[in-house]
Amino acid sequence: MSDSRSFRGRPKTGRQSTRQGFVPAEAAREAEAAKIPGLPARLAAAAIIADVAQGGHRLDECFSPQAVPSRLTGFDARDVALARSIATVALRRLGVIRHALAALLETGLPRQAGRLEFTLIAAAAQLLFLDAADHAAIDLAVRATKLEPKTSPYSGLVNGVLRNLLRRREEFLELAASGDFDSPAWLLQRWRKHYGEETARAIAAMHMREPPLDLSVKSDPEDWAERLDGVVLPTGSVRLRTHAPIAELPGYDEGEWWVQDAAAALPARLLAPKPDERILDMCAAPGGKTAQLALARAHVVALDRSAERLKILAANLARLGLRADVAVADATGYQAQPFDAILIDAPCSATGTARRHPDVPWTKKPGDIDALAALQTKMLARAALLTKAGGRIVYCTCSLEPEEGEQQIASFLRRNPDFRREPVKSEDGVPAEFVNRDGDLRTLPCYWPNDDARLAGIDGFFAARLVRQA
Ligand SMILES: C[S@@+](CC[C@H](N)C(=O)[O-])C[C@H]1O[C@@H](n2cnc3c(N)ncnc32)[C@H](O)[C@@H]1O
Repeated sequence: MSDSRSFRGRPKTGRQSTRQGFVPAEAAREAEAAKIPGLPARLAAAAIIADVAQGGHRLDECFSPQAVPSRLTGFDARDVALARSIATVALRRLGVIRHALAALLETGLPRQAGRLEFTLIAAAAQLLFLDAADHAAIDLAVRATKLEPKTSPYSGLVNGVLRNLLRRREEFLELAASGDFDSPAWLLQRWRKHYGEETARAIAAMHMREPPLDLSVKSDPEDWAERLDGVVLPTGSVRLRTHAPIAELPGYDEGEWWVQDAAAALPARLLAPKPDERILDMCAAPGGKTAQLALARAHVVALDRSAERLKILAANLARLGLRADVAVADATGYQAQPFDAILIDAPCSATGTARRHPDVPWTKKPGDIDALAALQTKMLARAALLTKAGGRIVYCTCSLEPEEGEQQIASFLRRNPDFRREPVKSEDGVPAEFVNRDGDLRTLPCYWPNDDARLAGIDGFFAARLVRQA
């Protein structure tokens, strides 16, 4: 482990003396932490949980090489993986972990205790849900607490709380199994209202599970399923039983497949792209759906507001040997000759992807849904202007919230009498259970139950197909 490892972003609390002279206290703490195996990964995990739960950052963003602040500078792959697994499970089970800690901290968390809460959360995640050795989880949490001037007075408290957690582990695991704590109440309430009590509970239960890895393959799904130890799903995606590093799997370097949840693969299929059609992919990056359209040999304009994300799209298409024209622009003001077809994979609350992104329930706020729905309305309005007579639009979101799906389309059809809905049919290759009463696609994470937990579930998606009068 190198001394350059960092757990930056902490308050600077002055300078302290070393034999070499004066160095910032933070650097001295980093050097101290780096000497203790396993400690930097735990410190990083706690800092990242705070970045997400307190700072509103996305979890993926925290693990990207461009993360600011970077919590992982100088880490080897093993420590990155450890930090990721602690942070991921801590966020997936944040509700029950906080409940357990509240039960153990009779008078609550001390005020002015800096990141103490997140050190406790990271340690509790290990003790309750990971295979880490109990003594290491507790000992390293205590050491982490001692490193920081703000938290060091509480090292005894941390030790005591975590030992009590261990004693009452079975009780807390039973609570965890009930699934009553791990979704924020406002989201659970919404899902109850829209899908009923039983389905809302089933959705919340799926969010506690690690999702399977789904691939879209260029050709021959049966062959790839066999080679990669997977199964071919009824919709043609390949679902893997393993969670090996993606870039090490056969076919990755050759660009034979890309990672895409089975539900995310359906909207482009509903658009039914044909060779040489001009198609606008309105919110294209990082390019999963663009790849599907390009594979069908359509002329695709891949539009996105984010130049950074379009670079990722370009790299993905290059690996797959596919091409599209890339445009950086705000879709709501985009101007071009009308297209044969438009795919709008609109920015949304992403509550349908909480299995893959356990940060989503804790970073989204009720007001976000209205703000995103307003943006989606503008995108639909712009797409209507950019669609040829007789052309089609597929609008989709990975949200469970009707404001971003069903209600959005109902109001679009009221405002645009020259468009009609083209219902999803069995010929589209979509299972009947995924089609709602209006003929739109609606998947929920609890669909596709499977006795083998590694093969169960699907992201929550909505998609509607709209056709403009000829
Ligand atoms: C759900 S993601 C798209 C995922 C992508 N279609 C895929 O399958 O890989 C939404 C995208 O919309 C982009 N976006 C957000 N607001 C936008 C706007 N006003 N104009 C264009 N793109 C926008 C985001 O940068 C993001 O890449």
